[in-house]
Amino acid sequence: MHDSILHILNTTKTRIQTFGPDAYKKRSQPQFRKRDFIAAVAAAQAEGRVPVIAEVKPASPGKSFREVPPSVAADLALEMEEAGAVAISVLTEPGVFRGSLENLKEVRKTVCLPVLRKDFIIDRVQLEEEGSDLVLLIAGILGKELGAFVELAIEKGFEPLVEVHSREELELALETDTKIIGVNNRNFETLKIDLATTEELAPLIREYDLEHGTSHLIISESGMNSPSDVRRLMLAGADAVLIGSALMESDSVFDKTKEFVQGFCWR
Ligand SMILES: O=C(O)c1ccccc1NCC(=O)[C@H](O)[C@H](O)COP(=O)(O)O
Repeated sequence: MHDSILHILNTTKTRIQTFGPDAYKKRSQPQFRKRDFIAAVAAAQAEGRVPVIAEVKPASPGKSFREVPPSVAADLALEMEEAGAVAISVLTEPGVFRGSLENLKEVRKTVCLPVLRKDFIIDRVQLEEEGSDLVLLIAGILGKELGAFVELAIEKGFEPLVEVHSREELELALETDTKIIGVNNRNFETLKIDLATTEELAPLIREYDLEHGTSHLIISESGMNSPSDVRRLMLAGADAVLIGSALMESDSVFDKTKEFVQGFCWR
């Protein structure tokens, strides 16, 4: 795993040991009605919009996009919603990505769309934290514990989005009860992007579903810079895409989100 990810995992562990588990409010009852992401994707598809999960991402390893206090996170999310995004992803990792749970709460209060918590979940107590409809669970980090985290996430009222990057991780994901699989085009060893990752893994998910009578929603994540990138991934079998950097780097998040949402007719 790349040094920056190992650093994030270590700091996350230390933060949990320092502040948790007492600091985590028990989430025995979901505090709010979960917004239905799968229905939102279906609605966008029916209307001919490209289902784009737009990400509020202040920074990434070695790159800073912009200062994002909660009020700015809310404004950005509103622009994304008005431009036709299907959901908002909010980075909550406070170190390298400079995200926060405050940003997540403010975004969810402001928009009507489903909200994904994008973080490095390594400990069950993190699933006591409130504020999102979906939660990211990374197969490459959770390994054999993935299934248990998926179960717990569902029990706590979240829709899990299980992220994979390889055939091995996909096998782990398919053994769980997740309905949503994110194929990350970013390699966690090198941080390099290869859109062919989705082209390799999406057909395997479709084959699995056909064989087993199951159904998974496929999200292609990371590395998209233009509508033609998105088109390539939708043609490879993705149901939706997750885009961060290209939106955060643009002068107008509204215009850029709209460019992706209306980029082409893919049906
Ligand atoms: O964004 C990174 O550079 C990164 C590095 C290491 C681990 C995770 C990373 N990103 C998290 C994400 O999953 C992305 O923010 C998301 O998929 C959007 O990607 P992009 O459109 O390339 O910003």
